Order: sequence, then C-alpha cells, then structure tokens
Amino acid sequence: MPLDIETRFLCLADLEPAAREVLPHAVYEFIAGGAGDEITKRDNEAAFDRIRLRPRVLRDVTRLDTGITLFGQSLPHPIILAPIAYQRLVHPEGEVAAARGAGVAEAVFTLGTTATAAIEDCVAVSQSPVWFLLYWQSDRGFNGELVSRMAALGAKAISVTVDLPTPGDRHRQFRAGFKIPDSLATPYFKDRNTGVLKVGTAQRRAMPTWADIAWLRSLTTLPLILKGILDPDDAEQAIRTGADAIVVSNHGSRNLDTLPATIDALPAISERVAGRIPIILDGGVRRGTDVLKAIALGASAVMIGRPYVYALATDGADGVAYCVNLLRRDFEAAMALTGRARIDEIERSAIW
Ligand SMILES: Cc1cc2nc3c(=O)[nH]c(=O)nc-3n(C[C@H](O)[C@H](O)[C@H](O)COP(=O)(O)O)c2cc1C
Ligand SMILES: O=C(O)C(=O)c1ccccc1
Repeated sequence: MPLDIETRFLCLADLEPAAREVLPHAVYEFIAGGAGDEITKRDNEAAFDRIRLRPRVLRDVTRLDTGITLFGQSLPHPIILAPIAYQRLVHPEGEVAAARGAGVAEAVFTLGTTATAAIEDCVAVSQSPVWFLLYWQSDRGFNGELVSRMAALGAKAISVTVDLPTPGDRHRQFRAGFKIPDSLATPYFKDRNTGVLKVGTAQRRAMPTWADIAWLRSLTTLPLILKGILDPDDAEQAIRTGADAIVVSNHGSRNLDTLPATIDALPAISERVAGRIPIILDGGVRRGTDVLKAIALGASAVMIGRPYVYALATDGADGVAYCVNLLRRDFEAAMALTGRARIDEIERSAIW
C-alpha cells in the first residue's frame, strides 16, 4: 500500500474506487456487479445501515477479547474471507497472495473450486486455517474426489455452494464483455466453460441436491458448511443432513435479485437453528458495526467478499491484511463503544 494508506483507506468502502482505477473495466464489473437491478446488492448494505445499536456504559472494556471457537478451533476474531473466483484476474499471485494476507491478519481464507491456485500453495503461506469451497460440477465423482482429498492437502473445513442452480443475470459483466482468459488455469474447475456465465438461457448447471450433500458428508470428517441458505426450513434440513455450519448468504446478491438482505434473513434462521450449529453470515459486511450487528442477531462469524478482492487488486497480500485489520479494529471499537468486552456479550440486547 502506498504511504498515504492511513488517510486514503479509512474504511472498506474506500477500497473500491482504488481498485476500479487499477483494474480492467470488465474485471471490475465482474467483481462489483450483482444480479438484475442490483436491488438486493444495495439492500445487503442498506439493511445494516437501518439497524441501530444500544450501548451500555461504565463497563470495563480495556481488555477486549474478539476470540471465537468454530468446530473446536480457536480463532482470534470472527472475520473470514469468502470464496471469490479467479483471483489471478486481479493480482499475479491471486489466491496465494490473498491467503498470505489473510494469514498476516489471522483470518480464515476460503479457497473456491473456481480458484486460480492450488490449496497446498495457500496453506503453505498462511498460519491461519484455509477452507475449501466445493462448487458442484457435472462430473459427480470428481466432486467426491475433491472433498475426499482436501483434508490431506491441509483444508480445515469444506464448504459447499448451494445457491446457484442456474447462472444469475449479471448484466454488468455482460455489457462489459467480461471473459475468462484461456490462459488462466483453474486446477479444480473443469466446468468453467459449460455455461455458468451465460445468462438469459434458462440453462441449468450441474447442481447438488440434499442427497448429494448427504453423500459428501459421508466422504469427509472435516467440518461441512453449506453456503447460501436463506430459509429456516433449509437451515433445519442442513442440520438434519449433517452440516456442521451454514452460511446465510445471497451470494453477494449475484444470483437472484430481490432476495432479502442477509442481515434481514438472519433472525428467523438463528431462531430456528437455536445454537445447534454455528451460523456464518455474508453480504454487505463493510463496517465493524456490521460485524457486531450480525453477531447480535445470531451469527458466530462473518465473511467478507468484494472488499478484500479490491484490496488484493490495490496492494496484493499487504492490501488484504490491511483490509481485514481495518475491519477488525473497527469491530473492536464497536465492541468497546457498545460496552461489550467479549463476543458472548454481544446478544440481541445490543440492537436498539
Ligand atoms: C467476483 C466474485 C466471485 C465469487 N465467486 C464465488 C464462488 O466461486 N463461489 C461461491 O460460493 N461464492 C462466490 N462469490 C460469493 C462470495 O463468496 C460471497 O458470498 C459474497 O461476495 C459476499 O458478499 P460481499 O461481496 O458483499 O462481501 C463470489 C463473489 C464475487 C464478488
Ligand atoms: O461469480 C460468482 O459469484 C461465482 O460464483 C462464479 C462461479 C463460477 C465461475 C465464476 C464465478
């Protein structure tokens, strides 16, 4: 990051214009875009903005503890990097640089099936856990192979994308003529040219069903996380199928427009889940207060997507570490200013 970093990047929102300056237009549109009219994309952030906080005073917040435990693993803070496709589009080292930055900031990094780097190379550069995200492909056996192989390669959890049976209508990347360069290798993604990026065709991609999730469950002892749940009944079925966690997500609003903001969907889901498994939330998390609101409404952790990719584009691994640390410090400030010294003190009463 340039020397003026502390004045230039005061919050995660400041990263987007910086990335826009350095990225090819079509790549920027691919990352920034949401589905349809981007109503849900705006709402993911606006819904956080509508929530007001309730501070408690005169509590000792000199020593803050942001630590959480997920699947028996201690994590120093609840900020996780979401899986984002094709990171070598924005930086020559792609996911490896992102994982290195995540490690510096002590954050879990999620490597997607759509990654342009191998998981061993990400594990090698980070002390923090690396998770693998399975994006289901048409070769059923290959999906199973990936899941079976991941523990030996160093993955600490397996997440599965469950919210993308057909490509979302992403006008911006289409208008900009976004294309994946053939030269960009994707070691786990064989289906990349089979239509996932085509819109308006009503084409269905290969897609897992609950039976497939049960099969994946039988293939690994790693924690299994279902990413892309918005309905309490699906959360219930996830638990019944053996999921160890869910991600309440609308895929950064890239799939179906006019879905609810994730923070609005969270309360009913956390009520139903009732603490049986951890809930992770993503979509529009930009401020420390957003992290606090998500935890107050039932999340154990949050994921961030676009902001860290903008940081990666702007300044590689250092940028990613800077981005996470910025959010982490902002979250600590939000905890102190609401009188919450530990994560388990952040409950519903923190919401006005
Ligand atoms: C450019 C881009 C690529 C993504 N690729 C994937 C993917 O391959 N698999 C997946 O499950 N989610 C993918 N996502 C969704 C993110 O994991 C995450 O749910 C979302 O970005 C969170 O919202 P936020 O960007 O508002 O923080 C992608 C998101 C973006 C912006
Ligand atoms: O862009 C995305 O959100 C995404 O999930 C994806 C999936 C496959 C290929 C590229 C991106």
